[in-house]
Amino acid sequence: MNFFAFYALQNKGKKIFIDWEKSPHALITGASGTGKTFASKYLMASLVEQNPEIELCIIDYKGDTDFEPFADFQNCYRYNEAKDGILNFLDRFHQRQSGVDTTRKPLYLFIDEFASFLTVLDKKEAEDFKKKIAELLMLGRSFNVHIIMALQRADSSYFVNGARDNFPIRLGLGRLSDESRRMLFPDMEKDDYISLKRGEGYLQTDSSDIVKIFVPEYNMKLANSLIAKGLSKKKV
Ligand SMILES: Nc1ncnc2c1ncn2[C@@H]1O[C@H](COP(=O)(O)OP(=O)(O)OP(=O)(O)O)[C@@H](O)[C@H]1O
Repeated sequence: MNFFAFYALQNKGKKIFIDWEKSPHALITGASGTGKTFASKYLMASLVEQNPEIELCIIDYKGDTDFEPFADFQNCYRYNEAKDGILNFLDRFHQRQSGVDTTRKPLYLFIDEFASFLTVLDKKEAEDFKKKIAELLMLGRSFNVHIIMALQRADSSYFVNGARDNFPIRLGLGRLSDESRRMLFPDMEKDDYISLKRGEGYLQTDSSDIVKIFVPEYNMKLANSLIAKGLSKKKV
């Protein structure tokens, strides 16, 4: 389960691999325009390229143009479909947990800007969805169920019961505010932080050292076709 993810900014662009069995979930943060969507699509496409078995599910509450090419796919949930998307994915997880589904092909749930999804829910419903995400974060690993989440700010209020700490993979892109740096990398000294450009970021997986990485420019058409393959079925 060791898959290539990004390139190191130093060490001549050395390839950085992620072991998704050890580190099952990823949090990608950065201010607007720092390249979260670009990095997330790169990550999803390269995962499918390296393991065609992977099944993706995309929750795009904002309905960004970046995910428009996938609007016809069953596993892509946009705007007001977002709730159903999370519920359906959770159901897939429960089927594995209860033994109804004994398969273990990798399932990846990508949620773009979970915060904006939460803002449209009333308080009770928002808490309920936070709990559902916490369940996936805490129990997904043994069932080969993963979450990749993109968020402008990794605020703990978007999560319940410290669930944010269940993202062993943390990527902070571009120029991070002091607050974001502390939220993502609590052990990093302020003096060790230098601000990076769009498409560049600090990556930490599990408790390993923090490395500076970059997301290369890539062929979006090819990436979209790989992501489409991961989404598997078109709507009928
Ligand atoms: N590594 C990169 N190489 C080249 N272009 C990039 C890279 N990262 C981002 N871009 C470009 O920068 C722009 C902003 O990127 P993106 O939409 O991914 O940012 P974002 O952080 O998701 O922004 P928002 O929070 O506003 O949605 C896009 O036009 C994207 O194509």
